[in-house]
Amino acid sequence: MLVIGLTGGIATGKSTVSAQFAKQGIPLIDADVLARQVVEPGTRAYKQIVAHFGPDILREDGYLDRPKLGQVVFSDEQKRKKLNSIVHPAVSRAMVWQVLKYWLAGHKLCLLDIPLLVEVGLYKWVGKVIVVYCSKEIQLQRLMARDKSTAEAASARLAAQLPIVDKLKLADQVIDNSGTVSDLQKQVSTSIQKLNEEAGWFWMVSWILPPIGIASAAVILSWRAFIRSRRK
Ligand SMILES: CC(C)(COP(=O)(O)OP(=O)(O)OC[C@H]1O[C@@H](n2cnc3c(N)ncnc32)[C@H](O)[C@@H]1O)[C@@H](O)C(=O)NCCC(=O)NCCS
Ligand SMILES: Nc1ncnc2c1ncn2[C@@H]1O[C@H](COP(=O)(O)OP(=O)(O)OP(=O)(O)O)[C@@H](O)[C@H]1O
Repeated sequence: MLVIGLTGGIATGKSTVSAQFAKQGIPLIDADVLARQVVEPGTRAYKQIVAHFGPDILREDGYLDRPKLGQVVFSDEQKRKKLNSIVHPAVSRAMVWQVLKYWLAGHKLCLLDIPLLVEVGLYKWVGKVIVVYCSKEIQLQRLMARDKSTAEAASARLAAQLPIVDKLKLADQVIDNSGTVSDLQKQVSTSIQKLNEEAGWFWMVSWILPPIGIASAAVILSWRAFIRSRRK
């Protein structure tokens, strides 16, 4: 199975792109969705967050007050690091299980929508990296419009992520989302076609003979690491 990491900056259009992949029947694993599931009341991560940040960040129904917690962590790097250290391992574990499930089901492609793919180093574990890009000005406008947030709050979220130019350096495919949604859809169709061609027929051999799958994944990931080290 070809595992594809989809990333970009906040509000550059990852969800809009991943929705189109899902529409084409390509299994999608969304890190933002998993990051919500792993902090539901009763989970280990939930208990750790409440123990660290206090009950003030809870709503009356016991769920996390996400906007409130967002205000806390996007204005304080140490607190954000603490939250990340609680949530990210739980998200990574959930992701591995989902990838395994899709692989067992015999899928050819699988898309991981991970906003922090580069920041947390998960790009090293995928077969292709797609970066959804738009200019910083458009990104801020779309973020403020979607979240109904102020320029200050939107900029704080933007500042919590690596500049998009650093992510572009690691991209196998770049999707430019500076235009209309219909421009975006055309690029996504081309991208899916290319990925299907690149996955070819070998994924089937890897699926039928798992040792070959594991060996070829190890070779491909090592080769990609080698190429990245040569580019530095
Ligand atoms: C701080 C929280 C509670 C705010 O929740 P809220 O519902 O307002 O935002 P949501 O989770 O939908 O995230 C929206 C976008 O913010 C950006 N973002 C979220 N968390 C982070 C982070 N820790 N660092 C940088 N950017 C982040 C991503 O681009 C994401 O797509 C939440 O984002 C969170 O728990 N973050 C830590 C976990 C995380 O890193 N999630 C991102 C994917 S693993
Ligand atoms: N080409 C476009 N033209 C106009 N609006 C767009 C376009 N693409 C996406 N949007 C809008 O911009 C906002 C951000 O897009 P989207 O939610 O897909 O970004 P995202 O990268 O998934 O964000 P996040 O990092 O928060 O998960 C949404 O309101 C979406 O409808």
